[in-house]
Amino acid sequence: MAADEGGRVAYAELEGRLNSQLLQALSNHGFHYMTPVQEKVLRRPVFTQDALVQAKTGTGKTLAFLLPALQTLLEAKDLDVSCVGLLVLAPTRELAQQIKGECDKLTGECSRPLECHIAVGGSSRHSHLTRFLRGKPTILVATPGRLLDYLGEEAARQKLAKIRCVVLDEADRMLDAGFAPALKQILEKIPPKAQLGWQGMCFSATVPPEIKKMLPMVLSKDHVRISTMDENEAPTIDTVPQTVHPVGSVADVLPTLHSVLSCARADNPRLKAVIFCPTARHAGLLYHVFGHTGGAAPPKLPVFQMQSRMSQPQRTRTVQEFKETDRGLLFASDVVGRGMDFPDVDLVVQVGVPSETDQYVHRVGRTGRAGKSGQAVMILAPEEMWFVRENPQFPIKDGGKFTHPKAQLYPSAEIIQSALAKVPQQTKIQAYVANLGFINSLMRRYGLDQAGVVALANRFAAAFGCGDAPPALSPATVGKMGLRGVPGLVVEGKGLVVAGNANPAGNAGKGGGRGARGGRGGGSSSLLSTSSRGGGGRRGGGGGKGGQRRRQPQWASGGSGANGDGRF
Ligand SMILES: Nc1ncnc2c1ncn2[C@@H]1O[C@H](COP(=O)(O)OP(=O)(O)OP(=O)(O)O)[C@@H](O)[C@H]1O
Repeated sequence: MAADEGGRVAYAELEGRLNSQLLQALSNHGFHYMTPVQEKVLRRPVFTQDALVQAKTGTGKTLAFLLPALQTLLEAKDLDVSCVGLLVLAPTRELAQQIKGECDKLTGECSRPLECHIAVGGSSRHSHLTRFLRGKPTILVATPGRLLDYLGEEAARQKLAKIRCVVLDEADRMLDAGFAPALKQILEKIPPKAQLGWQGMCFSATVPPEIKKMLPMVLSKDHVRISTMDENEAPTIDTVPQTVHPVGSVADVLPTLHSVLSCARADNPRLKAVIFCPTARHAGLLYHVFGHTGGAAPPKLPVFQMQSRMSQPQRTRTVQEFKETDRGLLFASDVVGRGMDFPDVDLVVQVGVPSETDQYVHRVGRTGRAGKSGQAVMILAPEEMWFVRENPQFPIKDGGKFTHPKAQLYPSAEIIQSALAKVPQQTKIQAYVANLGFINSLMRRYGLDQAGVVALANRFAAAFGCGDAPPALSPATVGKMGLRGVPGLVVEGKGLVVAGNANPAGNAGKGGGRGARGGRGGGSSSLLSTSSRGGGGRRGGGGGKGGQRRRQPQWASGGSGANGDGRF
């Protein structure tokens, strides 16, 4: 049996079993040996059985589901190429694009033309749908929202009437509460499994127990479970050492990030790193900040951002650029936290905690792919250290305060301060609001009460350089977050909410005059207008700033309002 020195079995071993055109395509693209998950999937006696497959990040799961599915299509005697035979569902547009790219590589040279179409949000519905309806979409890769939208049309439903195989990539995500309702509706609009006998396949690096009860939506009772991992093995990739650097306070997060990136850049001039942030706005802020620091240390590293608030053309362009670049810093939200295959990422940094435990695994998995090495670092404020304590299954080494022989070369605190001063105020305010929402949504995990949430978000606002007071929020935003009357917030038209007085209208007005009512004053920055206000936080004038100063705002202090903080 042909194997490489790592014991990996050659694809040539599948001659006679796997379609020869697929074998040729694999060879043409340099895939000569199977990864363990590919071997486990492809050396089964039958390719057509339902399967739940778990394998670590970056180990080749995409080919592991595409190959058996394409084999089914290529070998079928009665295939109607004008109808969808294979449907792949993925959680993000970029991942769907990437899967289509892999699929095209495999089918590009097949004598039987297999068109792969894509149905994702952010693109022109009309032109894609028209192409889909008029074309021969034997394969469809889709995100659930756009597919559901297509399926509102009878003609589109007809196109899916002969389905043979349904794959959920990032299956645990596709079956979680966010996507399951759309998935359920999709499955109601295609012929039932019982009628057509289509094959179901679910793939992910993480398979939390909760998804078990959702699996019957796509898998038959007698599905096989394939895993390349031992039950007690850490779910993260072995070639990636993981370290946490706890910082002394929220104010130290950005300087430490600067220090970490600058030292990594000093050690490796071709550093390629992904920096994950809790929210899209937070990623946007850090992109701006590091754009003003020379991409960490000079000489410059190119900086990129990737988050859901960008337009789709910008997102698509950035993915392409970051795939192609051999160095640079990508400030990202979880929109690229799963599945994305950026080649040769050396370092993943997580600033703060992920919104879900398993997301940690996927973020770390953006490095150390395809057998390469990598490094993963977390930078956590004291209030965020619960993540490490609560997750001993992750081999995260406590790296203590970040130290490095070259660290003293970079006066990171001053560099960050000066960079923050150049960032538009609106960007900082947006990051603050998003961060408040993020912490609020994880209030229990943080061990905070509402006042504690606000106090912590306010400390972040100070660290983001929001100005002399927390930015003012609209009453609607406060209401949506369920934070009405919570001390420490500044509410437009009402001013600073203080403990024991949930509605202190005019409070900030004493200092801020007209500005307090208009949300402009009191030293507070306002989100009243969507237009950029530049240094909005300071527009309240001397009265506003002075008013807040005299009050000695709670928000930037140690957080006496944060009842839960004592736990950390
Ligand atoms: N047999 C193979 N030989 C060499 N490289 C491979 C092989 N199979 C896949 N790869 C490469 O490995 C990388 C990771 O593959 P892929 O994106 O499918 O991983 P994954 O397991 O789906 O990761 P994730 O869990 O992050 O989604 C890709 O660059 C892919 O081209």
